[in-house]
Amino acid sequence: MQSESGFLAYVLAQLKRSVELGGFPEDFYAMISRPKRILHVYIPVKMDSGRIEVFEGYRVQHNDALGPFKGGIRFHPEVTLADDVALAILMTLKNSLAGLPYGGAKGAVRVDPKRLSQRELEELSRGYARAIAPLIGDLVDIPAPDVGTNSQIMAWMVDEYSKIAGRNAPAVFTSKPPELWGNPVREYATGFGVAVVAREMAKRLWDGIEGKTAAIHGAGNTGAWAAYWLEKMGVKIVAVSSTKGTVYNKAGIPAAEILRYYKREIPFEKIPGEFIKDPEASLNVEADLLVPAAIENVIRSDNAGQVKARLVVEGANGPTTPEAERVLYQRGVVVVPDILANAGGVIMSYLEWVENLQWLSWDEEETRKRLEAIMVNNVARVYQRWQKEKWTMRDAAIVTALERIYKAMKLRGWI
Ligand SMILES: NC(=O)C1=CN([C@@H]2O[C@H](COP(=O)(O)OP(=O)(O)OC[C@H]3O[C@@H](n4cnc5c(N)ncnc54)[C@H](OP(=O)(O)O)[C@@H]3O)[C@@H](O)[C@H]2O)C=CC1
Ligand SMILES: O=C(O)CCC(=O)C(=O)O
Repeated sequence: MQSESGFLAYVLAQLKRSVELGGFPEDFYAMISRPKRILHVYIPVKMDSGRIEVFEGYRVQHNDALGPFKGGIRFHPEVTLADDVALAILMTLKNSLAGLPYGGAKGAVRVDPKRLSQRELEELSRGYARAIAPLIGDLVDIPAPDVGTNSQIMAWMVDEYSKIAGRNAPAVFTSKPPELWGNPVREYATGFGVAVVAREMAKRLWDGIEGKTAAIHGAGNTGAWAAYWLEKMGVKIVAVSSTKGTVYNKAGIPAAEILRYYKREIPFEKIPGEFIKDPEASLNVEADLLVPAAIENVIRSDNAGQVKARLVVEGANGPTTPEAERVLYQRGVVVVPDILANAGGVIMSYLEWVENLQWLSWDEEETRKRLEAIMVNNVARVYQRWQKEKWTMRDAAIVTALERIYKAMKLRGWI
């Protein structure tokens, strides 16, 4: 494995701390800190120019004590193998915490998908699906989208895999379009889950969520849909960021405009409000709630002191560094960790997988209720543990997740 990125080092440091807090044996850390298997692939794509470009990718299968590996696929120009390992570890913890019958995995391709034409993107997606096909399957490893990928990419991948399998194999990828065995809830599930978690926390910490303000860092699938559902709950969105910068509007940014940007119907600068060139400006504006929903390591020791929000709900994976978390903890800012806050996506993926395995479909309303019930229950369990132990919420969530994994590994005789 290549040297630890900051992100992987942070995830491992937190894991070690949680293993110690939970009183688990050191052998458990030795096993849980490393993936079971890493598939390293190179995908040649014939570009529109006629040249062949070769893209590097991975599928990291971290732990399958609780069931098949599960986790998304990231297309990002700076992603490294070490990042992918960190993300796969977080998937194992997230799936365990949510009570899902899954282990954890994550895939990645180092590419800027915005640079590719639709045809090039399709060829890359199909090539990646072919490359990882020998090690995935509906009862083995079930990928889904993450940063830079979406339901269209899942449609290409499930089609490619089905060709190899010689049959329609819907349950091998989740977050597919509703017309191709998907469920309409998956498109907004992660953002919806973030909003439900914010609402449940606001009930416990304040007088509820209605009338509160929020800043959102990231205007993609997670951030845009979190804005939509928070607005429905009576929250005013005062700032939103993308790679282009930040839009600030004290009077409130309509979530519909953020969604229009996410769907590429308007440029970012056309979201109503004051445009600030700094993509990190949303992290430090006056707001009750901050939702980091872009990438990792954005709340760091150098800017944590300027966070004005009293509650941070991590839509992104790994947005807060351990040093920053310490600063926020000392300042009394509550951080709801990624593995709890953004689990709506994978919980909905699980529901879609259950539908696919049985060739049945639930309607949107019924599915959303199932998802919401699981999220509400998860918050209640972690909150209770956090109150009892006086740890950070991340400690409470990770120790709870590790307990289930440890028991499964012990029962299997792995440890
Ligand atoms: N999609 C899902 O179901 C799940 C996603 N997550 C996590 O949520 C986070 C976001 O994922 P997702 O919404 O799917 O990704 P998307 O690709 O849909 O959107 C990412 C957004 O973040 C913005 N962004 C990227 N880098 C920066 C930066 N340096 N500063 C400011 N904004 C930035 C992008 O800007 P621009 O618009 O300019 O490209 C875009 O708006 C990730 O951490 C992911 O792992 C977690 C659980 C499930
Ligand atoms: O839906 C899934 O299976 C994966 C979601 C994901 O990648 C994540 O939660 O980070």
